[in-house]
Amino acid sequence: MSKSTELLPMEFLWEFIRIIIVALFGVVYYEHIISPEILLWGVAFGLYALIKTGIKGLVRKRKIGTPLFFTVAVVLSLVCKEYLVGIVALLFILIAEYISIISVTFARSSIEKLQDTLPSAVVVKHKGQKRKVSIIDLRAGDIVLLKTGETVPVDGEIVGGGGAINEAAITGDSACKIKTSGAKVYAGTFMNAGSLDIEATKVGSDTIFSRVHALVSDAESKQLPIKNLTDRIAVWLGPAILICVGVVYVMTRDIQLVISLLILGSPAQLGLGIGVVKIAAISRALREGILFKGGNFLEELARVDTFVFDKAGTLTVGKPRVSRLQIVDSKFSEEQLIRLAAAADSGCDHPIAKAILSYAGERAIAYPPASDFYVVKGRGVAARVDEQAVLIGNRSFMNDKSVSGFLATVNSTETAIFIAINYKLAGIFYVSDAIRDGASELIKLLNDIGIERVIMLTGDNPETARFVSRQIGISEHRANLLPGDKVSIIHELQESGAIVAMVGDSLHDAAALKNANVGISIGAIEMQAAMEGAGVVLMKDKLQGVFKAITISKRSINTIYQNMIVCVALLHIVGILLVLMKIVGPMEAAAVHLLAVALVCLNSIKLLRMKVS
Ligand SMILES: Nc1ncnc2c1ncn2[C@@H]1O[C@H](COP(=O)(O)OP(=O)(O)OP(=O)(O)O)[C@@H](O)[C@H]1O
Ligand SMILES: [Zn+2]
Repeated sequence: MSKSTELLPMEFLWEFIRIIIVALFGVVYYEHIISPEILLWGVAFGLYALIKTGIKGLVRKRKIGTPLFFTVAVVLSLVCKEYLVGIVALLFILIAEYISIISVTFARSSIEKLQDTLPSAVVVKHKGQKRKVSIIDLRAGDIVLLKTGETVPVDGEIVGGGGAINEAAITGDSACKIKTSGAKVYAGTFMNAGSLDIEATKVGSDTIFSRVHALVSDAESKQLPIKNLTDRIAVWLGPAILICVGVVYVMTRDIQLVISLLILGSPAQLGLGIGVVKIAAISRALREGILFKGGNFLEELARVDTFVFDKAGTLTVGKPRVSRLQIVDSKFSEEQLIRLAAAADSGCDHPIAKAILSYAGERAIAYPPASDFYVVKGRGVAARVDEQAVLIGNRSFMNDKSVSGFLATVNSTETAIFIAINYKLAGIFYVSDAIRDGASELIKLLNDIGIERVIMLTGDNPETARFVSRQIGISEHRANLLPGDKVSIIHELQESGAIVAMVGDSLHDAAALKNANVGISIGAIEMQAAMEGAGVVLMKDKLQGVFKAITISKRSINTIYQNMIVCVALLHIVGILLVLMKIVGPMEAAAVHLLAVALVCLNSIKLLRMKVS
């Protein structure tokens, strides 16, 4: 695992040839066709690769890695004229290195398969004329023409035609979506049938597809904390083991023993397989439309014991609707209130503002422009409309503004949005938002796997919060929160020792997502802002992704532990004991090493095919 960097196809072939040549040298030496002096050339040729990576590790990471242990072992065998031992051990070691490189490359190739699908040239309509354009020359605003069987090259909007689109490349969901004029399409998705005219809105590196690609490359380069730990252990243990081996030599003068110990004793093998696990897991997750932005999140998510959910847009669909309007001040008609409310909320893109605007739209109520407009986050909006002061928002907002004419209690499972005209309460809009599919199933699953606490956080009022959390089966909730409060709650939980995952929509929960141990954002394909603050991004707009992400992370960490057990148990404990009992010599030690590497790699690669639902 010392060479974690990817090999080019040529280098691959070259390393393979190296193994064959070393093997041939071994065979002809065994058959007494060549002399030991000539065999040395073969050994040098094979050792070159090991020494190179060994020295690189020593210089760059200041660690005495496995390659150096092996190099010393092989050189010692030669010095003691154990030529056959030297070449066979070298051969096994090279094969083991090769297997581990192949595993990394194999795991990564399935990521690339998902990503390298963009066409190089596309047909563009320009002033009524069609011409073929290289994808590099595409600009926003270009009209791209697409036929059945082609991959969408840009993010854009359909302006003509229609078709069945497979978005698996981004969301992992291979069910076809029928899309027609006005719908959004994304680079990397595939058109199964139809023909489309797409107006490009984002091209090149700005598309979601390219940004996912960039984030994945970045994620691959971030090590798991557990790997940092094993590396740190290796730095100290390496020299210590070398000294022990030296002592064994001084005491026993048994060079065979020393060589075997060197082959099995390298502490760097503790980290064997972690790199493959990381890449296989990232790749497997990507196929489900789950983006781990680094190995650290993969590891951290497996340890999470407390889940915090945002309500609006996360546990609920995030598309609230006004269900009714209650008039409080009979001076106003329904139409007047809707008109004033829509005017005041017209400058706001909060989902509740949008709900009030579409309520007005459905009734074909036109509204005048507003002035002196301002938003109080998590509370409401204020504006002047037709020379009147209009306030729309929750109860705290009305209290802050000393609004009079308040009803004693407003008990409803729906969210009450108050409208005050000239600081006097005039009416109440009742707004409700459907609960997302799979919300209560998810909470049940979290309970089943022993997540200790699940908490719902919301800026909404306590009545609605209680109603929604009960419906979903969440026992704990906090209401009336401002965006900053969500961050403080996460900090409090962390201070009490919890490892917190926050699931949110990241539009207004960005700070909370960043501050949690793992921020999970949902629905990135619709809302690109969702890709920023979180550590785990669910491209698919579905809550099931949360559980899938946990499953992948737990499985990966278990695999890492299994790998460690194989390494420690097989190599360090059983192997070294057998060596000390003189049952196992250097050649067998190298074979045991090869076996361990093969087991670990197979075990890790298995993650590519794990079932997650
Ligand atoms: N533009 C607005 N128009 C009317 N009411 C608003 C507006 N903005 C906020 N509010 C009120 O403030 C409350 C809290 O808003 P906030 O944006 O913090 O939470 P939310 O996104 O609705 O819910 P959650 O915190 O669960 O995501 C809303 O429930 C609503 O009552
Ligand atoms: Zn929210």
